[in-house]
Amino acid sequence: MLTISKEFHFSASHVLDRLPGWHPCARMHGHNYVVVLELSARREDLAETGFVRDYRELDIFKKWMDDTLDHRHLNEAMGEGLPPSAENLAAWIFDLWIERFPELTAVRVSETPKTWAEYRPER
Ligand SMILES: Nc1nc2c(c(=O)[nH]1)N=C([C@H](O)[C@H](O)COP(=O)(O)OP(=O)(O)OP(=O)(O)O)CN2
Ligand SMILES: [Zn+2]
Repeated sequence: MLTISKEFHFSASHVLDRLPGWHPCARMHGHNYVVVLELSARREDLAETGFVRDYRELDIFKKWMDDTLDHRHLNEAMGEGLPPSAENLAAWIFDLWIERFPELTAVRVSETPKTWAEYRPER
């Protein structure tokens, strides 16, 4: 398999309100999020261009992220009543974008420079 990835950034607040009250993340706070989309293709399925997909085609994801998530409160932006953990955010983004980018194989989300969550469903 050949794999490409591209990194995107946004800032947002959230409350992890299903954590116990003593947990700092049960209070409203914010992160400078990093999201990485990973797309994959078999070598024989590469486009004539030699690309899995042109990175520039991911500009539409950047626009969506800016419109939907940047400087928003994730508890509202994500809806559905799921806690906006890094894990749920990665899975939510994957589910929203797999139809538009069928080569999508994983979404990674970082809330801090030291932490990453990844959603990579089995194929
Ligand atoms: N498995 C998960 N654990 C935690 C998540 C998460 O989404 N998934 N989220 C948080 C907080 O929202 C936030 O990310 C804080 O994380 P933490 O590593 O505690 O950040 P700190 O900067 O406080 O960590 P230091 O170790 O002090 O640098 C918590 N857990
Ligand atoms: Zn947090």
